[in-house]
Amino acid sequence: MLVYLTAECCGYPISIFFIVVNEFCERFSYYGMRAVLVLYFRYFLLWDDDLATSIYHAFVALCYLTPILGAIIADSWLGKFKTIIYLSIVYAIGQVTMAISTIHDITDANRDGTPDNFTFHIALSMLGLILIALGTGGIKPCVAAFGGDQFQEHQSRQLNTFFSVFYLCINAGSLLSTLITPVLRAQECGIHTQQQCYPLAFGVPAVLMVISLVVFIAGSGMYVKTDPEGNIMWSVCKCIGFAIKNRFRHRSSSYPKREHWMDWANEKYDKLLIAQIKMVLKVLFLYIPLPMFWTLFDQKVSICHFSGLLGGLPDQMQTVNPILILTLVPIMDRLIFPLIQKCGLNFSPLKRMTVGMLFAAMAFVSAALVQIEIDKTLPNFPSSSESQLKVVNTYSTTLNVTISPNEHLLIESFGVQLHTSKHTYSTISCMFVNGYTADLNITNLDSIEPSATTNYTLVNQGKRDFVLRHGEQWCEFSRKFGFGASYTFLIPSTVFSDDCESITEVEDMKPNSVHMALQIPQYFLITTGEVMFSVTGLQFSYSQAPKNMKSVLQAGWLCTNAVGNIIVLIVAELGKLPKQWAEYLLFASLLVAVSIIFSIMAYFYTYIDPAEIEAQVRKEQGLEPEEMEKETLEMEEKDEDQKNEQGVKQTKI
Ligand SMILES: NCCCC[C@H](N)C(=O)NCC(=O)O
Repeated sequence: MLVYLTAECCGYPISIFFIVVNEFCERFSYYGMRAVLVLYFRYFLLWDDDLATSIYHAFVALCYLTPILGAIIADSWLGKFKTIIYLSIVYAIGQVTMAISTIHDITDANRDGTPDNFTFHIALSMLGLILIALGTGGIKPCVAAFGGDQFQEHQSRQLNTFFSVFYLCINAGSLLSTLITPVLRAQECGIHTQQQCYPLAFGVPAVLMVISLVVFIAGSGMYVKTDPEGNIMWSVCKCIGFAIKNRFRHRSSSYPKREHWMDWANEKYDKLLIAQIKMVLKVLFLYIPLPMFWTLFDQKVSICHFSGLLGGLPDQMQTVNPILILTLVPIMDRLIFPLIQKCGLNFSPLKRMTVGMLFAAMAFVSAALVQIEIDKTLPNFPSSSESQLKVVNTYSTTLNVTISPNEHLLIESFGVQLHTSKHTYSTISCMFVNGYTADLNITNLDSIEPSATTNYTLVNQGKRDFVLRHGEQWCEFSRKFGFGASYTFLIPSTVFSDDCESITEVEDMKPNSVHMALQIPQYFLITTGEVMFSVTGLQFSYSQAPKNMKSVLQAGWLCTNAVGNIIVLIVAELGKLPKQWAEYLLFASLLVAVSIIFSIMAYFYTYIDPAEIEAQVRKEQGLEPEEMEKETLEMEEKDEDQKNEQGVKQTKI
């Protein structure tokens, strides 16, 4: 038996230290850049909201599709180590390009603070984003699998812990960068004019990517590196193609059935390759329902982003999620899972993933319940067959208004009857009605003519000051605004003589009375679901893959995320149910249905030890033990030469 003893610390290969630090820096770089990307599109390139979010989503989707490319390069051509290095260089160049594209001074010839040649900045930033997507997606399946490769057979417990620590590093990097880069952007910098400091906000992630690469190269002498076994992906495709063709050629019932359809490749292809393809296909088949989890997960983030369920702090989910991950992963690993095991329950990886999906579904049920509470505080909006009318009485006495022969409204002096405006729940809006006899100027608003109204205007939550002006006359007043509320201010003709005292405030829509704390269960549930689902999925994809296709299966796992993201985009296009809570419940039900299907599929899945199966196939192929030993000895010599070159301590037992 051959065992390699690589440099270890507390039972872990020292090389993984470089890999987790590399992952931390890389995720800092990625999420840091993402945190300011939409702001850059909106306020630097001056794109509208739709274009900015579409390009942002397209970029994210691309980042989850490129792992396939990275996995093919790694498993078929360069090996994981070289692929990570080369694609990290591409990635770092992309980040630097992106940072350069945000320097407004490059094209600001007239020095007015805005770029003069937007085409230049757009072209450079798009080039940067393509390189980043290629780099981040390309190395993603390789880094996790490469980390796994560092462990020996006897370190299976440490291997599982590695994936948890790996996930912790992802979230620590993401948390720090999501907090830091928006602050960097808010600084002012520039050569000719001082502007929002996008170059710093994108430059720091670029530096972190370079550090990530340097750290990875620093560990070079310590890694266990496995070389690719030829163009494995091409062989896999040819083998599958041949099996399908051969099965079709022998479709008549006179031919005896074979145990597995891939066995129809037996005539031409190596049994070992066929066995390996079967292992991969079995896992990929199991992944079919999984995008639904990511659809809900990514929807949750978008919902919090766009409907402002978080009370107007759209980026909160971006930090709450990693904070909870940093807390929940150790609790699960050290407490919950061992406790379940102590109770004699077999909480296998696929069971964990199913429970993870159910937690995500519960998060949506919780969101629906909160939404029902929120809806109770909203006014009744007219249905499609109704309309609403708003009448403002600026006359000095009560007026009787007849709308139709039988309907009468009594409107007090400076009162408002009925309300028609629907607005986003997290915002505060207000409108002014000018009952003064001349034009008025109000802070931050256009001037209003007599008897005219302003549009509803969004204002920030909290206490706000307004100044009303007409020529030399002015008065000042403040009001406190609550989230979700809407107000109309009626300005009487006496406004300047009584120092703004007579301004009447009408609350069109009540402020949000649903406590923020009610949203905590949603975060908790969805993140618990993520820990059970995602960390386990990462481990499972590694453990069930044959040695030469580890990156490919990691890429398959990442693809479930890509498909989930694409479904989010489709759902957004298809429109929404009239009631938000109904939509949440629909998604929750869909995920419960999918988790039931997944649990049935999981029930029929047999966990395998790919190395054992490969050894068995070799044996069946007639590779006698002596031959296998010879083959092993040859491998040992080759590896020993390689390790000696790298200066790694290696012992044969
Ligand atoms: N700013 C939100 C970051 C969420 C990170 C998420 N919890 C995660 O771990 N994603 C996996 C990854 O590889 O990025």
